[in-house]
Amino acid sequence: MSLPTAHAQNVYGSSDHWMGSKLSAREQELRSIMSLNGDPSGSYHEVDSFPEGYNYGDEDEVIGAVGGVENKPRILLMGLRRSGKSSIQKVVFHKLSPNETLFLESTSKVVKDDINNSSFVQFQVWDFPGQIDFFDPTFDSEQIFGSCGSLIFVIDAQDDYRQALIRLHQTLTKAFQVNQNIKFEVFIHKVDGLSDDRKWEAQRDIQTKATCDLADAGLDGLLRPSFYLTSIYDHSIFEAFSRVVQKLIPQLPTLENLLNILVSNCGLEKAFLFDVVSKIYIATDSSPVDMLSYELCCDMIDVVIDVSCIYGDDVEACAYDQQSASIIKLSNGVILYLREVNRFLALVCLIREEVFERQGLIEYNFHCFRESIQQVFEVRRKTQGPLTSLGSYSDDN
Ligand SMILES: Nc1nc2c(ncn2[C@@H]2O[C@H](COP(=O)(O)OP(=O)(O)OP(=O)(O)O)[C@@H](O)[C@H]2O)c(=O)[nH]1
Repeated sequence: MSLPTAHAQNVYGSSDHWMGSKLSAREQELRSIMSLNGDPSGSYHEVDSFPEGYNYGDEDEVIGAVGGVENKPRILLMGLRRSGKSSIQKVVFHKLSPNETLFLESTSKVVKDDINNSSFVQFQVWDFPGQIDFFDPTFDSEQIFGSCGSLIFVIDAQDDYRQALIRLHQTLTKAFQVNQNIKFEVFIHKVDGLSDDRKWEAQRDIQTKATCDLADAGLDGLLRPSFYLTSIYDHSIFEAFSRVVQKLIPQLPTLENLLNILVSNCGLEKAFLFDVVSKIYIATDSSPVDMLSYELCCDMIDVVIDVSCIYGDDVEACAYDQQSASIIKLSNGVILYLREVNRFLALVCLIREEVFERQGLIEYNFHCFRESIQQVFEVRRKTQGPLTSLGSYSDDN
């Protein structure tokens, strides 16, 4: 699946040529990172080879050194019994088929899942039993909410959700008392069984009631949960989890800026930076995400990995490596383009066919992009030391 190798020399000219004329200071800064170590000629090694001196190193090097298990940022999954918490976790992170969740047993104690199986973003997902009692003396809220990054509250939209709303309010207020930095997320879940009208109605209703309850408690403006319509039977759960995880990535604005630059320089329709294992996108450019594009890109990752597993030369080798790249032409004149960024990340873009004729330019800019990503994490690692939570770094480094 690797792309043909080509030489970039003398094709692209100066790095100044990629940019539009009016650049903000921030863009200039990012673009100077993106230029190839200040080489204005744009000449560099083979397009399809890695930058000199580049290696994957160990996992910690790539993401900026992660602390021990207990130091990993926590995402809590809470909600009433049978709302779908364990199913979400198993489908997103353990590739369980949605139909198999029918056989999941009810969770009786907190299940801590360490998500670090070669995933770019490392964190823990804590799946709570539905019948949890905040007033139970054994429930240590300081310990549970204290170093939590995100709290996802799951509401079964197919059920009567009045009880869930009461529990949502209790959970949000309790967690907020302990930790005001938590990102609060509400998944209005199992919407696959609802018509479009009923989906929007459920969202409006739940959002209004939850916001009113918070206003009554004097917390409006202080505590602003985000609401998502989700289902394990389509890509909505991956999309929602992507947005939850993105909020915990301190480098997100930089990644988004780099993607914006890439999109504008190459004339791409859309670009996603994917965590290949989970198919969570950790960043995208600033144009709106439409579900169809996201689904196509997810499917493309599956196709590349599957083809690589089935037809790869070396059975021992990893299905996703430096050579992983793919171009798929769709019948509507759009091209899906996948390139490996590092061993956890892939860039997946949608490009119009006529734009793809300038493939050399795209290759060149992609190389700049890949180098910039490495530099972003390198800088973070050097300046801020080991990561103790996705949003903060330990002071003693
Ligand atoms: N239709 C539909 N059913 C779902 C969805 N997600 C989960 N379910 C079903 O909901 C039921 C309960 O799912 P669980 O994941 O066990 O729920 P839970 O919240 O972990 O339950 P407890 O462990 O008892 O707290 C299962 O039968 C799942 O198949 C969804 O998106 N759509």
